[in-house]
Amino acid sequence: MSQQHISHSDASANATSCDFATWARDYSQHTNRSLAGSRFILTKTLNSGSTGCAFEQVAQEWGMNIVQADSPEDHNNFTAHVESTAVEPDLRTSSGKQAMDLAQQHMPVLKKLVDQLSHEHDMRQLRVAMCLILEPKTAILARLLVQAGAQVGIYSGPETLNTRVAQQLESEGVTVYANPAWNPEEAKQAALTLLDTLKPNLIIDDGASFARLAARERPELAATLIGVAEETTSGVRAFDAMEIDQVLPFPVVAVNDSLMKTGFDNAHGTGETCITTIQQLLGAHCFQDTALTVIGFGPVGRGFARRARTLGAQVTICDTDPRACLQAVFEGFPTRDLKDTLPAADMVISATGVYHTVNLTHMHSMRDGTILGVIGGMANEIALDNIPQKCSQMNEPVSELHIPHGPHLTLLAGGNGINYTAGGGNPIEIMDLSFAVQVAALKWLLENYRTLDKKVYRLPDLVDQQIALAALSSRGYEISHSEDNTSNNWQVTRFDQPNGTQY
Ligand SMILES: NC(=O)c1ccc[n+]([C@@H]2O[C@H](COP(=O)([O-])OP(=O)(O)OC[C@H]3O[C@@H](n4cnc5c(N)ncnc54)[C@H](O)[C@@H]3O)[C@@H](O)[C@H]2O)c1
Repeated sequence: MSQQHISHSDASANATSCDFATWARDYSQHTNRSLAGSRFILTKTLNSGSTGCAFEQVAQEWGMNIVQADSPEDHNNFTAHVESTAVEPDLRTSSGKQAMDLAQQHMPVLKKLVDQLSHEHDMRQLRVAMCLILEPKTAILARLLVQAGAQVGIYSGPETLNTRVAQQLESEGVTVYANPAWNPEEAKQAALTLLDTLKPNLIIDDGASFARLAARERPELAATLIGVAEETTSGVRAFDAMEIDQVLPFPVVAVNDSLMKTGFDNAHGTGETCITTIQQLLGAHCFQDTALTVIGFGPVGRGFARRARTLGAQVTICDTDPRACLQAVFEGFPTRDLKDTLPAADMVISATGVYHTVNLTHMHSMRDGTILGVIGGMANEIALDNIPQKCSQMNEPVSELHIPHGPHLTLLAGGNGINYTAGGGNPIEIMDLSFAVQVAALKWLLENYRTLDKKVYRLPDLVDQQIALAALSSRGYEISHSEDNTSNNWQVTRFDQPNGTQY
Protein backbone atom coordinates (compact mmCIF):
# COMPACT_ATOMS: atom_id res chain seq x y z
CA MET A 1 0.00 0.00 0.00
CA SER A 2 1.40 3.38 -0.91
CA GLN A 3 1.91 5.00 2.48
CA GLN A 4 4.10 7.77 3.66
CA HIS A 5 4.60 9.27 7.09
CA ILE A 6 4.09 12.95 7.66
CA SER A 7 5.42 14.19 10.95
CA HIS A 8 5.15 17.65 12.35
CA SER A 9 8.73 18.31 11.32
CA ASP A 10 8.00 17.21 7.73
CA ALA A 11 5.24 19.65 7.32
CA SER A 12 7.16 22.48 8.84
CA ALA A 13 10.56 22.02 7.23
CA ASN A 14 10.83 25.74 6.53
CA ALA A 15 7.48 26.96 7.54
CA THR A 16 4.98 27.65 10.24
CA SER A 17 3.34 24.64 11.85
CA CYS A 18 1.14 22.54 9.65
CA ASP A 19 1.78 24.52 6.54
CA PHE A 20 0.34 22.35 3.81
CA ALA A 21 1.55 24.64 1.01
CA THR A 22 5.20 24.32 2.01
CA TRP A 23 5.00 20.62 2.78
CA ALA A 24 3.28 19.76 -0.50
CA ARG A 25 5.77 21.76 -2.55
CA ASP A 26 8.77 20.20 -0.85
CA TYR A 27 7.46 16.66 -0.93
CA SER A 28 6.25 16.78 -4.53
CA GLN A 29 9.28 18.56 -5.97
CA HIS A 30 11.80 16.55 -3.96
CA THR A 31 10.44 13.06 -4.61
CA ASN A 32 8.24 13.40 -7.71
CA ARG A 33 5.90 11.01 -5.86
CA SER A 34 2.15 11.45 -6.23
CA LEU A 35 0.21 13.07 -3.43
CA ALA A 36 -3.13 12.17 -5.06
CA GLY A 37 -4.07 8.56 -4.53
CA SER A 38 -1.31 7.90 -1.99
CA ARG A 39 -1.80 6.92 1.63
CA PHE A 40 -0.21 9.15 4.22
CA ILE A 41 0.13 8.48 7.92
CA LEU A 42 -0.53 11.60 9.94
CA THR A 43 1.20 11.75 13.32
CA LYS A 44 -0.70 12.79 16.41
CA THR A 45 1.23 16.05 16.60
CA LEU A 46 0.02 17.15 13.23
CA ASN A 47 -3.44 15.80 13.63
CA SER A 48 -4.25 17.52 16.91
CA GLY A 49 -6.04 20.80 17.12
CA SER A 50 -7.43 22.98 14.43
CA THR A 51 -4.21 23.30 12.45
CA GLY A 52 -3.95 19.51 12.08
CA CYS A 53 -7.54 19.44 10.97
CA ALA A 54 -6.90 22.09 8.34
CA PHE A 55 -3.92 20.18 7.02
CA GLU A 56 -6.01 17.04 6.72
CA GLN A 57 -8.83 18.80 4.93
CA VAL A 58 -6.56 20.37 2.34
CA ALA A 59 -4.71 17.08 1.92
CA GLN A 60 -7.96 15.28 1.15
CA GLU A 61 -8.87 17.97 -1.39
CA TRP A 62 -5.59 17.09 -3.07
CA GLY A 63 -6.62 13.42 -3.22
CA MET A 64 -4.40 12.19 -0.39
CA ASN A 65 -5.64 9.32 1.76
CA ILE A 66 -4.93 10.20 5.37
CA VAL A 67 -4.72 7.53 8.07
CA GLN A 68 -3.88 7.89 11.75
CA ALA A 69 -0.41 7.02 13.00
CA ASP A 70 -1.76 4.13 15.06
CA SER A 71 -4.03 2.85 12.31
CA PRO A 72 -3.84 -0.87 11.54
CA GLU A 73 -3.66 -0.11 7.79
CA ASP A 74 -1.34 -2.32 5.77
CA HIS A 75 2.27 -1.47 5.10
CA ASN A 76 3.82 -2.97 2.00
CA ASN A 77 6.76 -2.29 -0.26
CA PHE A 78 5.04 0.90 -1.43
CA THR A 79 5.34 2.26 2.08
CA ALA A 80 7.92 4.98 2.17
CA HIS A 81 8.79 5.62 5.79
CA VAL A 82 9.47 9.24 5.16
CA GLU A 83 9.86 11.24 8.31
CA SER A 84 10.89 14.26 6.30
CA THR A 85 11.46 15.01 2.67
CA ALA A 86 15.19 15.00 3.40
CA VAL A 87 15.12 11.25 4.09
CA GLU A 88 14.27 10.30 0.50
CA PRO A 89 16.92 10.92 -2.16
CA ASP A 90 16.21 14.07 -4.12
CA LEU A 91 15.21 12.91 -7.60
CA ARG A 92 16.37 16.23 -9.05
CA THR A 93 20.00 15.68 -8.09
CA SER A 94 20.22 11.88 -8.17
CA SER A 95 22.35 10.13 -10.76
CA GLY A 96 20.52 8.85 -13.83
CA LYS A 97 20.59 5.28 -12.56
CA GLN A 98 19.51 6.17 -9.04
CA ALA A 99 16.62 8.30 -10.32
CA MET A 100 15.48 5.54 -12.67
CA ASP A 101 15.74 2.85 -9.98
CA LEU A 102 13.73 5.01 -7.58
CA ALA A 103 11.06 5.63 -10.17
CA GLN A 104 10.85 1.95 -11.08
CA GLN A 105 10.11 0.99 -7.46
CA HIS A 106 6.81 2.84 -7.75
CA MET A 107 5.79 1.67 -11.23
CA PRO A 108 4.51 -1.88 -10.63
CA VAL A 109 1.56 -1.65 -13.02
CA LEU A 110 3.77 -0.80 -16.00
CA LYS A 111 6.05 -3.74 -15.14
CA LYS A 112 3.08 -6.08 -14.99
CA LEU A 113 1.83 -4.94 -18.41
CA VAL A 114 5.27 -5.32 -20.03
CA ASP A 115 5.56 -8.82 -18.53
CA GLN A 116 2.18 -9.76 -20.00
CA LEU A 117 3.15 -8.35 -23.39
CA SER A 118 6.43 -10.26 -23.45
CA HIS A 119 4.78 -13.54 -22.44
CA GLU A 120 2.36 -13.31 -25.35
CA HIS A 121 4.51 -11.77 -28.11
CA ASP A 122 8.00 -12.19 -29.49
CA MET A 123 9.46 -8.88 -28.36
CA ARG A 124 12.48 -9.26 -30.65
CA GLN A 125 10.16 -8.40 -33.54
CA LEU A 126 9.36 -4.99 -32.06
CA ARG A 127 11.14 -1.82 -33.17
CA VAL A 128 9.68 0.90 -31.01
CA ALA A 129 10.40 4.61 -31.60
CA MET A 130 9.44 6.81 -28.68
CA CYS A 131 9.09 10.59 -28.75
CA LEU A 132 8.67 11.56 -25.12
CA ILE A 133 10.07 13.91 -22.54
CA LEU A 134 13.25 12.13 -21.46
CA GLU A 135 13.27 11.80 -17.68
CA PRO A 136 13.31 8.93 -15.17
CA LYS A 137 9.71 7.71 -15.69
CA THR A 138 9.79 7.64 -19.48
CA ALA A 139 13.18 5.97 -19.18
CA ILE A 140 11.56 3.10 -17.25
CA LEU A 141 9.15 2.50 -20.12
CA ALA A 142 12.13 2.27 -22.51
CA ARG A 143 14.20 0.19 -20.06
CA LEU A 144 11.47 -2.40 -19.53
CA LEU A 145 10.75 -2.76 -23.25
CA VAL A 146 14.46 -3.26 -23.98
CA GLN A 147 14.85 -5.75 -21.12
CA ALA A 148 11.92 -7.68 -22.63
CA GLY A 149 13.78 -7.92 -25.95
CA ALA A 150 12.44 -5.00 -28.07
CA GLN A 151 14.65 -2.58 -30.01
CA VAL A 152 13.93 0.91 -28.72
CA GLY A 153 15.02 4.33 -29.97
CA ILE A 154 13.97 7.48 -28.16
CA TYR A 155 13.88 11.06 -29.38
CA SER A 156 13.58 13.91 -26.92
CA GLY A 157 13.32 17.63 -27.63
CA PRO A 158 16.18 19.75 -26.27
CA GLU A 159 13.90 21.61 -23.84
CA THR A 160 12.66 18.46 -22.10
CA LEU A 161 15.82 16.45 -21.69
CA ASN A 162 17.46 15.05 -18.56
CA THR A 163 21.01 14.34 -19.77
CA ARG A 164 21.91 12.09 -16.81
CA VAL A 165 18.97 9.86 -17.62
CA ALA A 166 19.82 9.92 -21.33
CA GLN A 167 23.36 8.67 -20.60
CA GLN A 168 22.07 5.92 -18.33
CA LEU A 169 19.55 4.78 -20.93
CA GLU A 170 22.23 4.60 -23.60
CA SER A 171 24.32 2.44 -21.30
CA GLU A 172 21.31 0.09 -21.06
CA GLY A 173 20.99 -0.41 -24.82
CA VAL A 174 18.49 2.27 -25.80
CA THR A 175 19.43 4.46 -28.75
CA VAL A 176 18.89 8.03 -27.60
CA TYR A 177 18.54 11.01 -29.92
CA ALA A 178 18.68 14.04 -27.66
CA ASN A 179 20.96 17.04 -27.28
CA PRO A 180 20.20 20.19 -25.29
CA ALA A 181 22.26 22.30 -27.74
CA TRP A 182 20.25 21.46 -30.86
CA ASN A 183 18.60 24.23 -32.87
CA PRO A 184 15.17 23.45 -34.40
CA GLU A 185 16.63 22.18 -37.70
CA GLU A 186 19.12 19.91 -35.92
CA ALA A 187 16.33 18.57 -33.70
CA LYS A 188 14.22 17.74 -36.77
CA GLN A 189 17.16 16.02 -38.50
CA ALA A 190 17.77 13.92 -35.39
CA ALA A 191 14.14 12.80 -35.35
CA LEU A 192 14.42 11.84 -39.03
CA THR A 193 17.63 9.92 -38.34
CA LEU A 194 15.83 7.89 -35.68
CA LEU A 195 13.11 7.05 -38.23
CA ASP A 196 15.66 6.14 -40.91
CA THR A 197 17.83 4.05 -38.63
CA LEU A 198 15.27 2.15 -36.58
CA LYS A 199 12.50 1.92 -39.20
CA PRO A 200 10.00 1.54 -36.35
CA ASN A 201 7.01 -0.76 -36.56
CA LEU A 202 5.49 0.89 -33.49
CA ILE A 203 5.61 4.55 -32.42
CA ILE A 204 4.86 5.95 -28.98
CA ASP A 205 4.22 9.66 -29.45
CA ASP A 206 3.43 12.63 -27.21
CA GLY A 207 1.84 15.51 -29.08
CA ALA A 208 1.75 13.75 -32.47
CA SER A 209 4.68 15.74 -33.86
CA PHE A 210 6.98 12.74 -34.38
CA ALA A 211 4.42 10.55 -36.14
CA ARG A 212 3.26 13.50 -38.27
CA LEU A 213 6.89 14.10 -39.26
CA ALA A 214 7.06 10.43 -40.28
CA ALA A 215 3.83 10.78 -42.29
CA ARG A 216 5.05 13.90 -44.08
CA GLU A 217 8.73 13.19 -44.67
CA ARG A 218 9.01 9.39 -44.59
CA PRO A 219 5.66 8.22 -46.04
CA GLU A 220 7.21 4.90 -47.11
CA LEU A 221 7.46 3.89 -43.42
CA ALA A 222 3.66 3.64 -43.20
CA ALA A 223 3.81 0.32 -45.06
CA THR A 224 5.60 -1.38 -42.16
CA LEU A 225 4.17 0.65 -39.30
CA ILE A 226 1.74 -1.40 -37.21
CA GLY A 227 0.46 1.72 -35.51
CA VAL A 228 0.99 4.72 -33.25
CA ALA A 229 0.07 5.07 -29.57
CA GLU A 230 -0.57 8.75 -28.75
CA GLU A 231 -0.16 10.03 -25.21
CA THR A 232 -1.89 13.37 -24.99
CA THR A 233 -5.01 15.44 -25.71
CA SER A 234 -3.46 17.81 -28.22
CA GLY A 235 -1.85 14.92 -30.13
CA VAL A 236 -5.15 13.02 -30.35
CA ARG A 237 -6.83 16.19 -31.65
CA ALA A 238 -4.27 16.37 -34.47
CA PHE A 239 -4.77 12.71 -35.43
CA ASP A 240 -8.57 13.07 -35.27
CA ALA A 241 -8.28 16.01 -37.69
CA MET A 242 -6.09 13.94 -40.04
CA GLU A 243 -8.66 11.14 -40.00
CA ILE A 244 -11.45 13.58 -40.88
CA ASP A 245 -9.33 14.93 -43.75
CA GLN A 246 -8.63 11.31 -44.81
CA VAL A 247 -4.86 11.78 -44.66
CA LEU A 248 -4.09 9.56 -41.68
CA PRO A 249 -1.65 6.94 -43.06
CA PHE A 250 -1.66 4.50 -40.09
CA PRO A 251 -3.88 3.31 -37.22
CA VAL A 252 -3.59 5.34 -34.02
CA VAL A 253 -4.58 4.37 -30.48
CA ALA A 254 -5.72 7.39 -28.47
CA VAL A 255 -4.02 6.39 -25.21
CA ASN A 256 -4.99 9.80 -23.87
CA ASP A 257 -8.69 8.95 -24.10
CA SER A 258 -8.49 5.96 -21.79
CA LEU A 259 -9.88 6.79 -18.37
CA MET A 260 -6.75 5.30 -16.81
CA LYS A 261 -4.77 8.05 -18.53
CA THR A 262 -6.92 11.17 -18.58
CA GLY A 263 -8.69 10.45 -15.29
CA PHE A 264 -5.37 10.41 -13.44
CA ASP A 265 -2.61 12.07 -15.48
CA ASN A 266 -4.64 15.05 -16.72
CA ALA A 267 -7.07 15.22 -13.81
CA HIS A 268 -4.61 14.85 -10.93
CA GLY A 269 -0.92 14.60 -11.78
CA THR A 270 -0.73 17.66 -14.01
CA GLY A 271 -2.55 20.02 -11.66
CA GLU A 272 -0.60 18.75 -8.67
CA THR A 273 2.84 19.10 -10.24
CA CYS A 274 2.08 22.37 -12.01
CA ILE A 275 1.02 23.89 -8.69
CA THR A 276 4.09 22.65 -6.81
CA THR A 277 6.44 23.67 -9.64
CA ILE A 278 5.00 27.20 -9.64
CA GLN A 279 5.46 27.23 -5.85
CA GLN A 280 9.05 26.12 -6.38
CA LEU A 281 9.61 29.06 -8.74
CA LEU A 282 7.67 31.77 -6.94
CA GLY A 283 7.44 30.69 -3.30
CA ALA A 284 5.29 28.21 -1.39
CA HIS A 285 2.61 30.84 -0.66
CA CYS A 286 2.45 32.37 -4.13
CA PHE A 287 -1.21 31.40 -4.56
CA GLN A 288 -2.39 33.02 -1.33
CA ASP A 289 -4.79 35.91 -2.16
CA THR A 290 -3.81 35.76 -5.83
CA ALA A 291 -6.34 36.71 -8.51
CA LEU A 292 -5.84 33.67 -10.76
CA THR A 293 -7.35 33.26 -14.23
CA VAL A 294 -7.38 29.65 -15.46
CA ILE A 295 -8.11 29.32 -19.18
CA GLY A 296 -9.62 25.95 -20.07
CA PHE A 297 -11.68 23.83 -17.68
CA GLY A 298 -10.92 20.35 -19.02
CA PRO A 299 -9.41 17.79 -16.67
CA VAL A 300 -6.08 19.65 -16.58
CA GLY A 301 -7.56 23.09 -15.84
CA ARG A 302 -9.96 21.66 -13.27
CA GLY A 303 -7.24 19.76 -11.36
CA PHE A 304 -5.12 22.89 -11.24
CA ALA A 305 -7.93 25.30 -10.32
CA ARG A 306 -9.22 23.15 -7.46
CA ARG A 307 -5.79 22.85 -5.87
CA ALA A 308 -4.94 26.54 -6.33
CA ARG A 309 -8.18 27.42 -4.53
CA THR A 310 -7.17 25.31 -1.50
CA LEU A 311 -3.97 27.38 -1.31
CA GLY A 312 -5.89 30.64 -1.12
CA ALA A 313 -6.18 31.75 -4.77
CA GLN A 314 -9.27 33.56 -6.01
CA VAL A 315 -9.84 31.58 -9.19
CA THR A 316 -11.80 32.69 -12.25
CA ILE A 317 -12.41 30.21 -15.08
CA CYS A 318 -12.48 31.15 -18.78
CA ASP A 319 -13.60 28.52 -21.29
CA THR A 320 -15.10 28.82 -24.76
CA ASP A 321 -17.33 25.77 -24.19
CA PRO A 322 -20.48 26.63 -22.21
CA ARG A 323 -20.66 23.09 -20.80
CA ALA A 324 -17.19 23.44 -19.30
CA CYS A 325 -18.19 26.84 -17.86
CA LEU A 326 -21.33 25.39 -16.31
CA GLN A 327 -19.31 22.57 -14.78
CA ALA A 328 -16.97 25.19 -13.31
CA VAL A 329 -19.92 27.08 -11.86
CA PHE A 330 -21.18 23.86 -10.26
CA GLU A 331 -17.78 23.46 -8.64
CA GLY A 332 -18.04 26.94 -7.17
CA PHE A 333 -15.88 28.89 -9.63
CA PRO A 334 -17.00 32.14 -11.29
CA THR A 335 -16.66 32.11 -15.09
CA ARG A 336 -16.05 35.16 -17.27
CA ASP A 337 -14.93 36.20 -20.71
CA LEU A 338 -11.13 36.10 -20.83
CA LYS A 339 -10.67 39.68 -21.96
CA ASP A 340 -12.62 40.93 -18.94
CA THR A 341 -10.54 39.07 -16.36
CA LEU A 342 -7.10 40.00 -17.65
CA PRO A 343 -6.72 43.62 -16.44
CA ALA A 344 -7.18 42.54 -12.80
CA ALA A 345 -5.41 39.17 -12.92
CA ASP A 346 -2.22 38.57 -10.91
CA MET A 347 -1.64 35.21 -12.62
CA VAL A 348 -2.93 33.83 -15.94
CA ILE A 349 -2.55 30.12 -16.67
CA SER A 350 -3.50 28.45 -19.95
CA ALA A 351 -4.75 24.85 -19.72
CA THR A 352 -6.24 24.52 -23.21
CA GLY A 353 -3.54 22.92 -25.37
CA VAL A 354 -4.73 25.27 -28.13
CA TYR A 355 -2.44 27.46 -30.27
CA HIS A 356 -2.62 31.19 -29.45
CA THR A 357 -5.02 30.83 -26.52
CA VAL A 358 -3.34 33.95 -25.13
CA ASN A 359 -2.74 36.35 -28.01
CA LEU A 360 -0.96 39.68 -28.24
CA THR A 361 -4.15 41.69 -27.58
CA HIS A 362 -4.70 39.68 -24.40
CA MET A 363 -1.14 40.37 -23.28
CA HIS A 364 -1.55 44.09 -23.94
CA SER A 365 -4.47 44.25 -21.53
CA MET A 366 -2.50 42.73 -18.61
CA ARG A 367 -0.78 44.74 -15.92
CA ASP A 368 2.98 45.01 -15.40
CA GLY A 369 4.18 41.96 -13.48
CA THR A 370 1.27 39.67 -14.33
CA ILE A 371 2.48 36.08 -14.15
CA LEU A 372 1.83 34.12 -17.32
CA GLY A 373 2.24 30.39 -17.85
CA VAL A 374 1.09 27.24 -19.62
CA ILE A 375 0.05 23.93 -18.10
CA GLY A 376 -1.38 22.59 -21.37
CA GLY A 377 1.01 21.39 -23.99
CA MET A 378 0.86 23.25 -27.30
CA ALA A 379 3.75 25.22 -28.82
CA ASN A 380 2.81 28.92 -28.75
CA GLU A 381 -0.25 28.38 -26.59
CA ILE A 382 0.87 31.88 -25.56
CA ALA A 383 1.51 33.75 -28.84
CA LEU A 384 5.24 34.23 -28.24
CA ASP A 385 5.84 33.77 -31.96
CA ASN A 386 4.19 37.19 -32.42
CA ILE A 387 6.75 38.89 -30.21
CA PRO A 388 10.03 39.23 -32.14
CA GLN A 389 12.11 40.76 -29.32
CA LYS A 390 10.92 38.70 -26.39
CA CYS A 391 13.60 38.80 -23.72
CA SER A 392 17.11 37.59 -23.30
CA GLN A 393 16.36 35.03 -20.62
CA MET A 394 13.66 32.98 -22.34
CA ASN A 395 15.22 29.70 -21.25
CA GLU A 396 15.10 30.66 -17.58
CA PRO A 397 12.24 29.18 -15.51
CA VAL A 398 11.15 32.74 -14.67
CA SER A 399 11.78 35.52 -17.17
CA GLU A 400 10.54 39.00 -17.97
CA LEU A 401 8.50 39.27 -21.15
CA HIS A 402 8.43 42.72 -22.74
CA ILE A 403 5.27 43.24 -24.77
CA PRO A 404 5.97 45.85 -27.50
CA HIS A 405 4.26 49.09 -26.42
CA GLY A 406 2.75 47.15 -23.54
CA PRO A 407 3.40 45.74 -20.09
CA HIS A 408 6.36 43.78 -18.75
CA LEU A 409 5.00 40.35 -17.85
CA THR A 410 6.53 37.53 -15.83
CA LEU A 411 6.74 34.43 -18.01
CA LEU A 412 7.05 30.95 -16.50
CA ALA A 413 9.04 28.14 -18.14
CA GLY A 414 9.49 30.09 -21.39
CA GLY A 415 5.82 29.50 -22.23
CA ASN A 416 6.28 25.71 -22.28
CA GLY A 417 4.39 23.27 -20.04
CA ILE A 418 5.45 24.30 -16.54
CA ASN A 419 5.62 20.93 -14.80
CA TYR A 420 7.80 19.14 -17.33
CA THR A 421 9.97 22.12 -18.33
CA ALA A 422 10.70 23.64 -14.92
CA GLY A 423 9.87 20.65 -12.70
CA GLY A 424 10.06 16.87 -12.72
CA GLY A 425 6.85 16.35 -14.72
CA ASN A 426 3.87 14.27 -13.73
CA PRO A 427 4.35 12.11 -10.60
CA ILE A 428 5.83 8.62 -10.74
CA GLU A 429 2.68 6.72 -9.70
CA ILE A 430 0.63 8.67 -12.26
CA MET A 431 3.03 7.84 -15.09
CA ASP A 432 2.90 4.21 -13.98
CA LEU A 433 -0.76 4.27 -15.06
CA SER A 434 -0.24 6.32 -18.24
CA PHE A 435 2.57 4.08 -19.46
CA ALA A 436 0.63 0.95 -18.53
CA VAL A 437 -2.00 2.23 -20.99
CA GLN A 438 0.77 2.83 -23.56
CA VAL A 439 1.91 -0.79 -23.27
CA ALA A 440 -1.69 -2.01 -23.42
CA ALA A 441 -2.03 0.02 -26.64
CA LEU A 442 1.05 -1.66 -28.16
CA LYS A 443 -0.39 -5.07 -27.25
CA TRP A 444 -3.78 -4.19 -28.71
CA LEU A 445 -2.17 -2.95 -31.95
CA LEU A 446 -0.10 -6.16 -32.24
CA GLU A 447 -3.19 -8.30 -31.78
CA ASN A 448 -5.51 -6.34 -34.07
CA TYR A 449 -3.45 -4.56 -36.72
CA ARG A 450 -4.38 -6.91 -39.56
CA THR A 451 -8.00 -5.77 -39.39
CA LEU A 452 -7.48 -2.11 -38.50
CA ASP A 453 -8.25 0.83 -40.76
CA LYS A 454 -6.28 4.06 -40.90
CA LYS A 455 -8.28 5.55 -38.06
CA VAL A 456 -8.03 6.71 -34.47
CA TYR A 457 -9.10 3.95 -32.06
CA ARG A 458 -9.96 3.98 -28.36
CA LEU A 459 -9.00 0.98 -26.21
CA PRO A 460 -11.83 -1.26 -24.96
CA ASP A 461 -13.11 -0.58 -21.43
CA LEU A 462 -11.91 -3.99 -20.33
CA VAL A 463 -8.29 -2.92 -20.87
CA ASP A 464 -8.81 0.08 -18.59
CA GLN A 465 -10.46 -2.11 -15.99
CA GLN A 466 -7.55 -4.55 -15.96
CA ILE A 467 -5.09 -1.71 -15.42
CA ALA A 468 -7.23 -0.27 -12.63
CA LEU A 469 -7.39 -3.67 -10.94
CA ALA A 470 -3.62 -4.02 -11.05
CA ALA A 471 -3.22 -0.51 -9.62
CA LEU A 472 -5.72 -1.16 -6.84
CA SER A 473 -4.19 -4.46 -5.84
CA SER A 474 -0.66 -3.02 -5.82
CA ARG A 475 -1.97 -0.51 -3.25
CA GLY A 476 -3.81 -3.14 -1.21
CA TYR A 477 -7.35 -2.09 -2.14
CA GLU A 478 -10.21 -4.24 -3.38
CA ILE A 479 -13.25 -3.92 -5.58
CA SER A 480 -16.71 -5.13 -4.72
CA HIS A 481 -18.18 -8.17 -6.51
CA SER A 482 -21.89 -8.41 -7.12
CA GLU A 483 -23.25 -11.95 -6.89
CA ASP A 484 -26.57 -11.13 -8.44
CA ASN A 485 -25.88 -8.62 -11.17
CA THR A 486 -29.05 -7.72 -13.03
CA SER A 487 -27.81 -4.43 -14.44
CA ASN A 488 -27.78 -5.81 -17.99
CA ASN A 489 -31.13 -7.56 -17.74
CA TRP A 490 -33.52 -5.41 -19.78
CA GLN A 491 -36.46 -7.66 -18.91
CA VAL A 492 -36.56 -6.50 -15.28
CA THR A 493 -38.84 -3.47 -14.87
CA ARG A 494 -40.49 -1.82 -11.88
CA PHE A 495 -43.69 -3.71 -12.77
CA ASP A 496 -42.07 -7.10 -12.29
CA GLN A 497 -41.38 -6.71 -8.56
CA PRO A 498 -43.13 -9.56 -6.67
CA ASN A 499 -44.53 -7.32 -3.94
CA GLY A 500 -45.72 -4.73 -6.40
CA THR A 501 -43.15 -2.15 -5.30
CA GLN A 502 -43.01 0.54 -7.96
CA TYR A 503 -39.43 1.68 -7.37
N1 LIG B 1 1.55 19.44 -18.64
C1 LIG B 1 1.24 18.14 -18.62
O1 LIG B 1 1.91 17.32 -17.98
C2 LIG B 1 0.02 17.69 -19.36
C3 LIG B 1 -0.53 16.43 -19.04
C4 LIG B 1 -1.70 16.04 -19.69
C5 LIG B 1 -2.26 16.86 -20.67
N2 LIG B 1 -1.65 18.05 -20.98
C6 LIG B 1 -2.19 18.95 -22.00
O2 LIG B 1 -3.06 19.87 -21.36
C7 LIG B 1 -4.01 20.37 -22.33
C8 LIG B 1 -5.41 20.30 -21.73
O3 LIG B 1 -5.76 18.96 -21.49
P1 LIG B 1 -7.27 18.56 -21.14
O4 LIG B 1 -7.29 17.07 -21.10
O5 LIG B 1 -7.75 19.36 -20.00
O6 LIG B 1 -7.95 19.06 -22.50
P2 LIG B 1 -9.51 19.31 -22.87
O7 LIG B 1 -9.53 19.44 -24.33
O8 LIG B 1 -10.35 18.29 -22.19
O9 LIG B 1 -9.83 20.73 -22.18
C9 LIG B 1 -9.41 21.94 -22.72
C10 LIG B 1 -10.47 22.99 -22.43
O10 LIG B 1 -9.99 24.24 -22.97
C11 LIG B 1 -11.08 24.89 -23.59
N3 LIG B 1 -10.57 25.82 -24.60
C12 LIG B 1 -10.02 25.53 -25.80
N4 LIG B 1 -9.62 26.66 -26.41
C13 LIG B 1 -9.92 27.67 -25.58
C14 LIG B 1 -9.73 29.09 -25.65
N5 LIG B 1 -9.13 29.67 -26.70
N6 LIG B 1 -10.14 29.84 -24.61
C15 LIG B 1 -10.74 29.26 -23.55
N7 LIG B 1 -10.94 27.94 -23.43
C16 LIG B 1 -10.52 27.16 -24.43
C17 LIG B 1 -11.92 23.77 -24.18
O11 LIG B 1 -13.26 24.18 -24.40
C18 LIG B 1 -11.81 22.69 -23.10
O12 LIG B 1 -12.84 22.79 -22.14
C19 LIG B 1 -3.82 19.49 -23.57
O13 LIG B 1 -3.00 20.15 -24.49
C20 LIG B 1 -3.05 18.30 -23.04
O14 LIG B 1 -2.31 17.69 -24.06
C21 LIG B 1 -0.55 18.50 -20.32
